Amino acid sequence: MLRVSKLTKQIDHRQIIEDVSFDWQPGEIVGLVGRNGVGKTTLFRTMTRQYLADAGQVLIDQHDLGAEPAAQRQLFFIDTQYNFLGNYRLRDLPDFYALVYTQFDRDRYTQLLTRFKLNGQDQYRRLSKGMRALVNLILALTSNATYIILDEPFDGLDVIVRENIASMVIDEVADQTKGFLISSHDLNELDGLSDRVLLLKDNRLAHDYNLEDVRAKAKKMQLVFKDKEIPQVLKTHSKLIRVSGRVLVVVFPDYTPELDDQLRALNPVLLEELPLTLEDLFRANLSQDTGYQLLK
Ligand SMILES: Nc1ncnc2c1ncn2[C@@H]1O[C@H](COP(=O)(O)OP(=O)(O)OP(=O)(O)O)[C@@H](O)[C@H]1O
Repeated sequence: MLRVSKLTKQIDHRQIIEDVSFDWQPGEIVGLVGRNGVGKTTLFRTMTRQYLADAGQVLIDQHDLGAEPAAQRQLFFIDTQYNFLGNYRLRDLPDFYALVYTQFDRDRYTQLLTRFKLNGQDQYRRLSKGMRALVNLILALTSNATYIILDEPFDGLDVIVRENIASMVIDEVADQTKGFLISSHDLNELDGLSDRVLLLKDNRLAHDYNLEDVRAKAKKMQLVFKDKEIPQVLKTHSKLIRVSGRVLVVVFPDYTPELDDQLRALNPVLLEELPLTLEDLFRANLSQDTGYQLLK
């Protein structure tokens, strides 16, 4: 198990991440979401010791990465903003990675390059964005690290490359020997991929969602009432996602049978359940207020 414990990082006297703690197991695909600039990349850089933490630890099977750098072999991250890969040819990259990841699988690396029609002679910096994303993932998989961090791996990719990456990730976790931590600000990309989503907000880990539990409890509803006044039960128990005329689309984080009775007792003109997406949960949790004042 990888444990992030009370990790804290300031940059230029500004708190970027504060007291972040979570556990991550092989076999899990954990999503990390949060608005632009909230500190997702900073969290990854601090976890991998590119930035030194001001407080807190990262432990892999109880080995502190700060005290035992060799444990870092089990954690993989390519910083997409700052890395040394640009000037090198793809065929040369394993030489560098094998220095750290002594378990690096060179044969599989070559096979995967061939499978995705990537030319070992090409320089990394000459690759398209989608090709780079594929190479990053191939390096991650062939490093044979147990814990793999992917920072916005789908950003700007076409649907085919995206599907290739998603299906490789899913295949890789099937035997429970590897885990992924994937950041994204586009929640549609994580839908169907992650079992669990961490939400970063105001420098902190605001939620650790088990999506199965969340989906079992939350409901998204489309409602229309005769009266223009919004019923109090909605204001108290739901977050407004969208309004179009009299049609309200809301998310109830905890939809109980009692709530259902209360809503039906109001005789809505329309009460219909809609499929709940990760994006709905994200919006419901990140909007500063419920937005009901929009209707006034
Ligand atoms: N090296 C640095 N020097 C100064 N400020 C930094 C540095 N690294 C990060 N920051 C600041 O920390 C904050 C968090 O940045 P970070 O890149 O971690 O966010 P993010 O959640 O990954 O954003 P995005 O989704 O836009 O990639 C930002 O305000 C950023 O300007």
